[in-house]
Amino acid sequence: MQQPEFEDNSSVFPLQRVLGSLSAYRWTALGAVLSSLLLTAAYAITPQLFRWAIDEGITDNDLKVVFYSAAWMVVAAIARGLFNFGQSFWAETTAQGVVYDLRNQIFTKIQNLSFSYHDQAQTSQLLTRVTSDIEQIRTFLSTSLMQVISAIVTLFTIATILLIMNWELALITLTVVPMSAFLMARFLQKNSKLFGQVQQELGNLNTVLQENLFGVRVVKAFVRESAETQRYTRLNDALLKTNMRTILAIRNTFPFIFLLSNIVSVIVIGYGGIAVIRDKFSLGELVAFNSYLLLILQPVLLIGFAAPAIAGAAASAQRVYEVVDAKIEIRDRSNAVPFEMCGGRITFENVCFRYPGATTEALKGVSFETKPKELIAILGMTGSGKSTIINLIPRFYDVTSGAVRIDGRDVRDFTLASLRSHIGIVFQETTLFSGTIRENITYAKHNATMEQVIEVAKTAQIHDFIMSLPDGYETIVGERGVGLSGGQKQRIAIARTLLTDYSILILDDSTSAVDAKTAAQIQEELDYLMRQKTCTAFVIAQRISTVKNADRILLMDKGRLVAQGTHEELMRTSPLYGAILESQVKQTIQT
Ligand SMILES: Nc1ncnc2c1ncn2[C@@H]1O[C@H](COP(=O)(O)OP(=O)(O)OP(=O)(O)O)[C@@H](O)[C@H]1O
Repeated sequence: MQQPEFEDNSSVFPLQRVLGSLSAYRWTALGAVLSSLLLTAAYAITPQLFRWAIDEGITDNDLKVVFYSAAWMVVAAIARGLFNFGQSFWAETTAQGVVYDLRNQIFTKIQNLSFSYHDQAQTSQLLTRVTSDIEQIRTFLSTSLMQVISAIVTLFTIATILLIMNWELALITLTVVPMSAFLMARFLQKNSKLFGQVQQELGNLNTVLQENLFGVRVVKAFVRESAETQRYTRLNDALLKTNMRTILAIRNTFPFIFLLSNIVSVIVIGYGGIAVIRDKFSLGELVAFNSYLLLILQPVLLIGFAAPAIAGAAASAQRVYEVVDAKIEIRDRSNAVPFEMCGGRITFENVCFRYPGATTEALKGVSFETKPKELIAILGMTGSGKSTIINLIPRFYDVTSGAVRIDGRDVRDFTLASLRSHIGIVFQETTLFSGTIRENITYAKHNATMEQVIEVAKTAQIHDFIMSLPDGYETIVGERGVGLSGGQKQRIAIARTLLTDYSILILDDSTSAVDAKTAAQIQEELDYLMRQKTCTAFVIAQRISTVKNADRILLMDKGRLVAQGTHEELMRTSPLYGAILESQVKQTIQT
């Protein structure tokens, strides 16, 4: 039975999930909130010190009170500095912790997502999510969230003090709060989509950038520099426009809030001034009240400034959790067993397969069975389904119907890790990682000895070339193996696979970039190795020599297995085989 899929939480308010992840950092988060409370207290006490200095010091000509209040003001200022530091330090520590976990979580998820997800997801969109979106979440936690918390605490503290000091004036002052809050809520409601759009367009821009970085040679070869620049500029324009729309939305809202606060300030000075003249209010109280007025506007403004960042973070969190919650199509069944021994009987039982999102089937009712130690070549025109066949053995995709079995057992019954670690596969496209050649060869077997590395490099016909490099096996290759020819990269990839503990070997057109003579040498070595070590080997090859050597050839045509047999058998029975071979002979003569 298939394990239940991940619970789809994407509908849950994404920021709520971000807040939920704070529980792992509760102590640092508590430190930040406590610092924020103390900071508010240090702010709230300062106007009272002013009132004391004016009413009991200056008015009563008491220098001692003036001196003491000044001294306490210095203490309050130092305390504000300390608590401010504490608040930002703890908030940043918490935020860094949360995004550290999130980054790891999303990376692990990307590692575990099936091929079908990666077929459809754009690499640059994923990159934007791991970098820019996560950064938005960090800013939300370290800055915006703290701004909102300290704003709320300040608002309640100051409102209480104002109400105690003069409730009438306090009520006038406090009207600014709901009015500003209304403006802010309207702003957020209207513009939340806009912030998501900014991130989406940033991702689009990164797509073009990434394609151009990877494909720089193609761009230059086809003299498409200016066309690519135009494409990038068009997307850059779109991003600029959306960014300007966000800025405009912010600018449209904030002047109203500032206007409101100025009006209230004027009312306080007017109303309070009259009260002082009529002796209903002391001068110190008016000064303190006015200072509090500035303090009470601060929270509203803080929430205002935090609002766009919160809207942006909500959109970012949504995008990040979309990846975290993405369905893993291919995973272990609950009762999966480890794959231990390979007898060599691989069976395709009426296999049909359709790629996710595709309209036609890539494989249609394919059935065959291999014998132990058999070398199987798969041949067919381009797009006939050769790679698809071998993709189903390590479960890069699962069959749409039918079954793939190893020694009679459905591949879906095995744990993925054990199944894949027994299958050595060399892909059509070679990917090397940044690091030394030795590190690349030992990618899946770090503890391999240098003798083992040299042995596989010799089999892959790359040892002599490596030794001719000044740093030998310690030569550093670029992130995509730049600096090596296509054939050299392919041979390093073959060595990398040969070093693993495979028992089924799959070579997907993996000597296509190697010259015919070297390919024949590799093939000779591999034939020997396959018959010794592997239980079954599959080779997708265009070269006649490889095909001739195979024990059996599977001939594919438009997703169907149309013929199978040895070279001689197929020469006799299959016109398609003859035609493919003929075209290859022509190709070989031409090259
Ligand atoms: N990831 C994918 N998503 C959708 N369709 C795919 C995908 N990969 C391959 N296909 C389609 O499935 C069919 C078989 O593709 P496959 O890669 O197996 O052919 P192939 O015989 O290995 O071709 P080639 O010799 O060119 O490598 C093709 O029509 C192809 O367009």
